Amino acid sequence: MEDKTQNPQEQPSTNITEISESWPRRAWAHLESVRRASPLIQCITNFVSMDLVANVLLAAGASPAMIHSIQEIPDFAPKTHALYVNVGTLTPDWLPRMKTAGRTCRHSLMLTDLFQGVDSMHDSADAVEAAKSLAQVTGSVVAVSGAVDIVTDGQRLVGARNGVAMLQKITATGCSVTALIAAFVAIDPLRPFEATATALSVFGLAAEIGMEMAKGPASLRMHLIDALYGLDRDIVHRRTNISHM
Ligand SMILES: Nc1ncnc2c1ncn2[C@@H]1O[C@H](COP(=O)(O)OP(=O)(O)O)[C@@H](O)[C@H]1O
Ligand SMILES: Cc1ncsc1CCOP(=O)(O)O
Ligand SMILES: [Mg+2]
Repeated sequence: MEDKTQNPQEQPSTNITEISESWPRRAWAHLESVRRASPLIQCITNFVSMDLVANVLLAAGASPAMIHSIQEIPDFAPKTHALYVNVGTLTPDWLPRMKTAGRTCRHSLMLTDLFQGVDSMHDSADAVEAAKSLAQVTGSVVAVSGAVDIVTDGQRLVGARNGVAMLQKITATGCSVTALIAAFVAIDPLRPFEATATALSVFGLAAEIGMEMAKGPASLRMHLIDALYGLDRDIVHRRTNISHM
């Protein structure tokens, strides 16, 4: 995730004047800000994930826009607070749309782009060194999801340990948590590393709570959305699990 934000005045009003150093407090501040500011997130995402991505963003308090028409993008992209690009069902005709959206954002609001791929069979820990190198070479924040989600800016490295294994049995959870990262970065654009870690943790925490009521993947999908919508400060403060690695 490359942070291209230059002008914080262009971001939605968030009222994050000071965020405590504690990860749980930071996670709650981010979620509360998303609910308050309702950032507009443009999603150019794969066909499989459109529904869940939009519903996860709505449940978190953000405003999703699944805009991918080449005719609409030049007018629409400058109005958004973050652009989320997902290459899960990429075909050549989608590339100009993604590039136009990225270019439009870069020249207007200096937004944040997020890119995400499809299911991996590897442990996220295997990717630590590659993630660090990628972050250093690109000057970006890189996240790798898994049982422990790792986040690095090339120097710092944290693990977000919330979540349940059943998430792997619901398609588009990786896509959805990445869109949630876009919403969190949109309301704290100067701290994409922190916003990425807290978004991963908040999503995982919603899954943990949803799992208490779920009977399998289909009901977890439903309860995850409900739990994300209903997360309160007490739960986020008590159960956010992010630590340095
Ligand atoms: N074994 C696991 N235990 C807990 N959470 C997990 C586990 N595997 C994946 N997750 C969570 O599921 C979500 C989707 O991640 P992942 O399945 O790695 O994405 P993708 O579907 O893109 O491969 C993330 O929030 C991640 O933390
Ligand atoms: C099944 C599938 N095939 C192409 S994109 C996609 C969705 C993958 O979503 P996620 O990586 O979030 O599980
Ligand atoms: Mg998946």
